[in-house]
Amino acid sequence: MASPNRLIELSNVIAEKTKVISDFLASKGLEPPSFDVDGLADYAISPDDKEAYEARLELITASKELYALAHGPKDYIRNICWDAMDPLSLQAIWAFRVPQAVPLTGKISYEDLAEKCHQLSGVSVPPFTLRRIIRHAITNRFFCEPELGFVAHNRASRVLLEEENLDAWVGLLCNDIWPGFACTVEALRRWPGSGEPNETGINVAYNHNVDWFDHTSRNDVVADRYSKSMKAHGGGVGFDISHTVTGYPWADLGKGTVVDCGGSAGFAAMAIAQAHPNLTFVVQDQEHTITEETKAAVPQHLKSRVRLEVHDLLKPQTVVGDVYFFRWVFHAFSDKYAVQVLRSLIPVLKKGAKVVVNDGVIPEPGTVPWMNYRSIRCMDLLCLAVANTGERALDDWIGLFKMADPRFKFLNAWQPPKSTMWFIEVEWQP
Ligand SMILES: C[S@@+](CC[C@H](N)C(=O)[O-])C[C@H]1O[C@@H](n2cnc3c(N)ncnc32)[C@H](O)[C@@H]1O
Repeated sequence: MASPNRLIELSNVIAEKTKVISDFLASKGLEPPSFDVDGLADYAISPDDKEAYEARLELITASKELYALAHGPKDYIRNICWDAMDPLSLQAIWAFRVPQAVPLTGKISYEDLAEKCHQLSGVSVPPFTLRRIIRHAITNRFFCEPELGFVAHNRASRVLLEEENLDAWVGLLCNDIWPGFACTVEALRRWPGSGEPNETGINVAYNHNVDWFDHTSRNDVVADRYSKSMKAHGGGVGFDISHTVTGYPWADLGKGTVVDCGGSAGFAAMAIAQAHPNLTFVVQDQEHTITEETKAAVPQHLKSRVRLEVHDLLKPQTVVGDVYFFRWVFHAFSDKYAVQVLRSLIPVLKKGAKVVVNDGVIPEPGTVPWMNYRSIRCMDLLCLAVANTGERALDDWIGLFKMADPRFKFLNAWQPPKSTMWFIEVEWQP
């Protein structure tokens, strides 16, 4: 139970952690981030700056709790339901290209903005409606109204203008997937306990029976948005590809062959190949991902060691490798299909071949900072809504391999320093 002094405790934590962060930034001659249009969009604090980095996570945890407690439970419930409007105004400003329509310097009237949005998005939104949407977005700190009736950028809306991958992330979540979130409970009612990828909120929302990857591949624009969104999500500190490169003893494989299963356009394989000149990679993904264009994008100096090919992970594997690497792939498969993916490897597995998973592991509640725990819980629900899958705790991962075949022997699992994702290493011991 919260102590009566919890408000004071939290405000003390907040004061203390804010000071740690401010002192750190001041010592480096840096400004804190700001929503001013020319402010910093991000903290210049890396996980290497341990004290300041942890202080920031603790500040976020404490301020979220303080925010909730300052409401009190009743008001908090009333307000959290109002949060359902957040993706609505965000989807609208994204869809009507408002960040692109507002000038980067100066301001624009709602009337002129409506006209500009019409030109850019093809959608005619009356100035009155656009004003309602933007004034809601302003409550979420997107844009500002420096003079009544005029809109200007702030730092957050400017990010949407300038950062293509984050703009795609907003579009994917608020436009493409959001209808699926709203229909997930209906999907759970319709198909209780289903692990099928085509019995989800997305299927209810879009009224079709294909899985998420078919759904995205049918529309080049959505497929492109999905791929950019993966980069935006992977752009978070803990998801940096450097953790994948340095977090596993790749050098121990000598002149080995790594099959990067579901490796997208090969950016992880290329990053590892760059650091380990003895390794060869075969990147496998679906037809719409492995195109002539993505193949041509492999830099000349890596072409002899990084080959991209179309392969359906649910079909028998054909490449004999030393390591079958799955980075951030299994949460697209419910246990039923994840087991099928693993069993599909068996025909080509030589004794001692490894399966290496680089993915999320749900931590025990209370063992990681709130922001990190929340992020994996959000991803878990996203997976439920789009694919009837989810994130896995360590026991779930170990159980998955056992379920696939007892000859998959669990070796080790670890979370490299500063990485959000874990490595799980399994060996084929027939
Ligand atoms: C979340 S992405 C991860 C991509 C990449 N490994 C990374 O680290 O960012 C999952 C990938 O699995 C691929 N995928 C899903 N189902 C597949 C299947 N049946 N066969 C091959 N690839 C598949 C998707 O196309 C996508 O590129």
